[in-house]
Amino acid sequence: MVEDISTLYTYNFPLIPISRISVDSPELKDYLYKELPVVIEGSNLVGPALEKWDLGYLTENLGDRGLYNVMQTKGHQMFKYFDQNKVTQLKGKMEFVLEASTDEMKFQEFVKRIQLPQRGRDTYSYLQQPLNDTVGPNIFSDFRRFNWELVKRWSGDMKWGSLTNNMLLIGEPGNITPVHYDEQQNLFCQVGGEKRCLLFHPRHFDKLYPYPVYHPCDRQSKVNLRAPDLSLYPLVSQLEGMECVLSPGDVLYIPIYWWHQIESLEPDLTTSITFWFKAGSIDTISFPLSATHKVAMMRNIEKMLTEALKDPKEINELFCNIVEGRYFKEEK
Ligand SMILES: O=C(O)CCC(=O)C(=O)O
Ligand SMILES: [Fe+2]
Repeated sequence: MVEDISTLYTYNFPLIPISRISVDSPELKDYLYKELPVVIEGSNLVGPALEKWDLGYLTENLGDRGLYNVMQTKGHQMFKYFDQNKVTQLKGKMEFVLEASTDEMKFQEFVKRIQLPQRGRDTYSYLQQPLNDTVGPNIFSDFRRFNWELVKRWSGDMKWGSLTNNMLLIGEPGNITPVHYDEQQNLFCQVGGEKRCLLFHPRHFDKLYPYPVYHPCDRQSKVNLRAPDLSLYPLVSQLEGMECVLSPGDVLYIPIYWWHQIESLEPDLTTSITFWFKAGSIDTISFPLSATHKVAMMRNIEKMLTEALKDPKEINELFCNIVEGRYFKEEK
């Protein structure tokens, strides 16, 4: 347990606590329905993993099977995601620096790397791999005993789309997944160690300066929340967020399009499992549009122009021509 919240990193913007409620609470539906984050206690959603999935058991059962995606960084522990397909598409058209790399390796190779003492090395690793059919009989049997009834009830009641995958995340203490949003609903289950999660409502889109949709770091913020460059990103100073610390057994609902930064706390390795669901179909749209709908709409406009123009330079120019000297935040 994090005994003393004051030992956590202090940010320059306010963070209010995310509510914690019991799995049996009648309020739970309201949070899910209104797409508001909440920590669900006592669900036992991934019970068998909580009981057994320590590093020894996972190595025994995964060690020599299949290949695992492992993100790596050098000299820092910020694991900013990038889309390899977009890197390939943009080759020759645009230069960018990627701060992390991804390697495929056997599980036991990953374990070897993280078992080297952190002091004395400057490379850090973060395993991020969708669970698939290479996992072997024991993990498969644990997986089948997850609380699928509960998952189906919640996702059915909320009319979410299909479950896309369950990602297994194993991180070193100190690792940070920098602030970004996903286009899916997420039931994020903490299995081992503790994670601090910062969340921001989708209306903070402009204050978090996401990369363009064509960029490999689409959906990620350009801002380092721990060292924001306020001359480039002045609106960061107006951010207001929410936070929680997850311990084993907690499930955080991360609503679709909500920004999140996830930090693996000292001193233990962290293990989490995600349940990602596609967005449900929309029966009725109410006006004015919600921040979530506006983000979806902005993405579609960007995608359309990206498909038509292809070249980042042309896309930038066209967007600037639409806006510059014409549209202002405040009416002029
Ligand atoms: O746990 C992490 O480090 C990142 C998880 C995340 O971003 C997600 O589940 O959407
Ligand atoms: Fe995420």
